[in-house]
Amino acid sequence: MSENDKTFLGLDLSTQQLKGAVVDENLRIICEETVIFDTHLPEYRTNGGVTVNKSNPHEITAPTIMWVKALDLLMDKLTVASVDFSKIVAISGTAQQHGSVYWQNGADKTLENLDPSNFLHSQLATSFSIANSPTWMDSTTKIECKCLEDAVGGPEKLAEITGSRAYERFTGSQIARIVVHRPEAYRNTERISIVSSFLASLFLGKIAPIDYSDGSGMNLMDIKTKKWDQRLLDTCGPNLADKLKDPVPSCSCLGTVSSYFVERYGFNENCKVIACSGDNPSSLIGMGLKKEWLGVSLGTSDTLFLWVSNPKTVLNGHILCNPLDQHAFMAMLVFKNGSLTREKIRNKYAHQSWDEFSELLERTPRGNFGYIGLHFDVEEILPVAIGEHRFNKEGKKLTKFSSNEIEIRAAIEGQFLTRRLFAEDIGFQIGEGTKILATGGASANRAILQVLSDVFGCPVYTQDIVNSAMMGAACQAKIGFTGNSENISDLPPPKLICEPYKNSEEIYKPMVLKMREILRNITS
Ligand SMILES: O=C(CO)[C@@H](O)[C@H](O)CF
Repeated sequence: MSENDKTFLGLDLSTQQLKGAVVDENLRIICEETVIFDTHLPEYRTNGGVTVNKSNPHEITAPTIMWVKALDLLMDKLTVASVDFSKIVAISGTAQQHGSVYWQNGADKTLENLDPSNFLHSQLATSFSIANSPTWMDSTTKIECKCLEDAVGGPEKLAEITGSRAYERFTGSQIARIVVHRPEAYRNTERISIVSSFLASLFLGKIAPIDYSDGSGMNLMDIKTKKWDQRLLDTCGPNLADKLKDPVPSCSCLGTVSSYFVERYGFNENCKVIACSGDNPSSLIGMGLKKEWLGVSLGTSDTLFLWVSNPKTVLNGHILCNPLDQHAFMAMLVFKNGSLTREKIRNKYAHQSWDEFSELLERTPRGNFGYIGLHFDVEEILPVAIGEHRFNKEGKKLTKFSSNEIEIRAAIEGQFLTRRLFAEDIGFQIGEGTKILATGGASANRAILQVLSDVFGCPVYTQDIVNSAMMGAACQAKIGFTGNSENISDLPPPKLICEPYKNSEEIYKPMVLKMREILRNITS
């Protein structure tokens, strides 16, 4: 195969969709296809790719087999797009973090012996001991979180060991809840994957190990030794180490693609499967994030992250193993109410039109006459709060604002003011040299990026890639294939989109202080 023939396949199994992209040696996208769960797989009746339990809205899951069927559909779409699978030399992927998949006893054998004349979903229909995978949006595990923190001496100690205090969406507390509520299913569970290693398993033809970076999002792994902490495993459930197996370095080669994909789609039998990772670590890779940059992913969740070498213990936010450098880390802040909230605001106050939304947003003055809106449609992570909250300049609670444009700006400024507040609290240096590299669906909206730039007081750049997580997955494939993490210099350089208006700091610095007061009231 000549040099310019080699291609790589990157996949992104996110909350709302499964995306796949074939890229060339220079990471240029040759073909890209998407399966949107709500639209293309309506039989699962998800909303935003998830199912909210009506009797307990804190319980938010996704049908595991839906993700399998989405891969069947995606491979068919790539086939129809005439992708030459024989030229793909490595595959990797990225996925929503923290979600968990429970493989029924015998599933590994089933994966190894798949019939290439049949769909994956028809052969794996009975391979999951828990049919509906807990997702990162779930917040049902307050009790289990307390047990994890108590097991090691409190939230600070847990954060020092695993990079985070206990979080309800993290995999450890989710496993612990299943052990208590579904003991029989847990006993029948041969292996437990997180969503990224589940995705790798489908291509590998056996259950794949968890990588260090996404494994850092489980409240189970010591981020310095890269080993499971036995006290935490024992707190969650019996024989958990056997069900997880050992974690592996991010971007490591797990083996070659299964015969199922060779015979069904014509993959080269030497095509490598590279460890998959979480969407945020992959975004850090796909953005080519440099050390003085702040990455802001405006997706289903809004996530802020940056490369750190000597992290401090943080109680609000996370420290993950760095996906590119085993001696480095990445700091991360996650906010659940991201794009789904922005879409709700657009639908309610801009007649479901982004153009009207942007026009109304640009029509209102920065600072919005002091009005602030907070929309926690699902229980927020930072702060821990739920519901809609509106305030006037004096901090007085209101039930609604006087116009659609004020509603829109209040909601968007409210989102970015909370993000800046928590970023400053964990030591993100917001100042002269700070530059923001924005990604995710909402980074295509210039009006939203201008508010981000004004609130943070720094310039905002984007790359020509809207989906940095998926590009990161393609980079993982290339890095794993070549064994060289320097090998992604071809990524498109950041492009300056907007800079803050001159008096932004005068407007927003006091509003951050006011937001601090508001959050104290709401959370008290
Ligand atoms: O919970 C998160 C990270 O901690 C989210 O960014 C999910 O990964 C989104 F899928």
